[in-house]
Amino acid sequence: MTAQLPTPASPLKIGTRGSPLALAQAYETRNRLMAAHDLPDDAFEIVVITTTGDNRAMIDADRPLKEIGNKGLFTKEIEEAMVRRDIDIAVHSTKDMPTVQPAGLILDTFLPREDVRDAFISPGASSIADLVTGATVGTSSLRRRAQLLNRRPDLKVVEFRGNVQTRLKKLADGVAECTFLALAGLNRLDMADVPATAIAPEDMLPAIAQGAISIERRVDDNRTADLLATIHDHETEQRLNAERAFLAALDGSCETPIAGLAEIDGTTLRLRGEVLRPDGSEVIRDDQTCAVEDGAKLGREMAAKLLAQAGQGFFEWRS
Ligand SMILES: NCc1[nH]cc(CCC(=O)O)c1CC(=O)O
Repeated sequence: MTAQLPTPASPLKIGTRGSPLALAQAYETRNRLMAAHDLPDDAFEIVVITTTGDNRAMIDADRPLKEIGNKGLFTKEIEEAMVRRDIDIAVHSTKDMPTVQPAGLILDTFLPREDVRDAFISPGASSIADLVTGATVGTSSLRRRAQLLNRRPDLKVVEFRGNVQTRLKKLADGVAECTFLALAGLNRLDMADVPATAIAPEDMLPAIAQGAISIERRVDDNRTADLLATIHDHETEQRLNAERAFLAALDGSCETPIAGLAEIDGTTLRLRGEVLRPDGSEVIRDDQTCAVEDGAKLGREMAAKLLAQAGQGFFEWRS
């Protein structure tokens, strides 16, 4: 490759939020770039950016996130810094990202996907089925809440916000009998010691893009595009194309419980998708296959089918 490589005198600036998981993902990206281009670590600079979302989330620590604001609040300052050229790339958990990026920015580099499954974490119980009637479950995820209540309407769901460490602390303090975390997060934080049980997608379909790190850059920054091409994972991109087309066509706001997972076997892509009422009283799902290159089309078609099946009223609570 002939592209100009970053140097200690002119480092590639990597923007990230400051949570332990965000930092681990930024360092993973840096390490992959170092290895791919045989560069020293000081050819990169990790730039921690505090977002409006982080600030508000800290002030209103007990308010549900959906009341604090939309997903854009956690990326706004990072994206503004990139437009100003204060940073060159931003590393994200794709599942927290809107399906459309601001003008001038593009999200088209995907690292090889981690484990997509949710994990069940409890000091006492060994599985969802093992929870006693009326047990208290801690989660801030509308999807997990709806999925759980669909299977176990007896459970009591309490708001459980904060980063992985905060949530584990709440569990230890007895605020709830169990909680759920993306296995990918635990793995990236090297927290294999946490007693977590993986939940099969059949039992809890993951969030769209769960376990997938993506990298955002300026559309016209060709030097960075060339650099990133070497760490991009095409199969992850194909899977996310299907999942994110499904999400986009559902017009998924962060208030809509939606789940979806695309998997590839040879030249075939399998897409599973579901939408739920937030109280878990109803779930509509589908499971289809197509040729790998038709994943986005299948995502849109599945969304249209589920929307038609849901009919008027299903999303009305969105107000
Ligand atoms: N919404 C928070 C968030 N965003 C990404 C992850 C985990 C890592 C991933 O899915 O890529 C998590 C934590 C969780 O859901 O447990």
